[in-house]
Amino acid sequence: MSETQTQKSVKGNNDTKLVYKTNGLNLWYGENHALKDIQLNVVENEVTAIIGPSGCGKSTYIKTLNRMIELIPGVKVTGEIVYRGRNILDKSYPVEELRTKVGMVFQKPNPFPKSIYENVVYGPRIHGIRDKKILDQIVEKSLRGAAIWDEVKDRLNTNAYGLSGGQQQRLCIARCMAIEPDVILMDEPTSALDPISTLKVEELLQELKKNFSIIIVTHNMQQAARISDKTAFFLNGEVIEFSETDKIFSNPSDKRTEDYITGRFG
Ligand SMILES: Nc1ncnc2c1ncn2[C@@H]1O[C@H](COP(=O)(O)OP(=O)(O)OP(=O)(O)O)[C@@H](O)[C@H]1O
Repeated sequence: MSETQTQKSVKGNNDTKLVYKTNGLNLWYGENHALKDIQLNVVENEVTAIIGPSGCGKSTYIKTLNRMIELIPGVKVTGEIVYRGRNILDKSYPVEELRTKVGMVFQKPNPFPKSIYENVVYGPRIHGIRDKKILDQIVEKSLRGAAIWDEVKDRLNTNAYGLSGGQQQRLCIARCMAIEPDVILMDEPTSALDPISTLKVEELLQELKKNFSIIIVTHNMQQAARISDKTAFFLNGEVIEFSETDKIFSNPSDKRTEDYITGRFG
């Protein structure tokens, strides 16, 4: 391989490793300037944690990454969010395509009032998969991937509402995985769960990141420290510090980060 080709392929690899590149992102809810000049890169197969006190813009930021934010009236957004090389804020970017690549898991488990099986096949069916054998395979693979298969394999046709909160959340993760997304966004996915279920979801994230890139909003700093590769500390709509998680928690560069992680405010 020539030197130029080598350089090209190395550059190509670097580019493909970058999932999101947020450039100068600003967002207003009416007059409220909720996100201020955000710069943030998300690398594939990593867990990126977003931490910060209540109202600092964590959920708002994560909702820009799948353009859920545009469902809220009166929102104005400027800047760029480049996902796999394309600016998703460009109106010509098809939002339906984005949603097949970027799944989301919410704070409260939100299964559909249907059977466990139907919850998982919901997305694949929308994408036109009808073959029962293939759907069965997707169900098993997704439930195994979400570490809940053994608990539910004998009751796939029972209502998802009969599961515990922690099981429902893992089912929602399975439902998200069934569409084989590239990225999973999680907005405080364990805040409604007991400690054992939380631990299960945290362990699961370490498995999931082998195949997906994960961006997680959490109020729980110990959780961010345990599970993430990179951490962004948000305050009043700004990214104060974004770095390797170990660095943020052991040797932060900014006094405000240090004050927050040591519990002096928030
Ligand atoms: N739908 C909305 N309409 C108007 N303002 C909003 C809306 N959602 C959030 N905001 C405002 O935007 C700012 C950031 O809110 P956001 O929910 O992103 O913060 P957060 O860091 O996720 O907070 P929390 O940790 O409490 O969930 C806050 O000032 C909030 O009041």
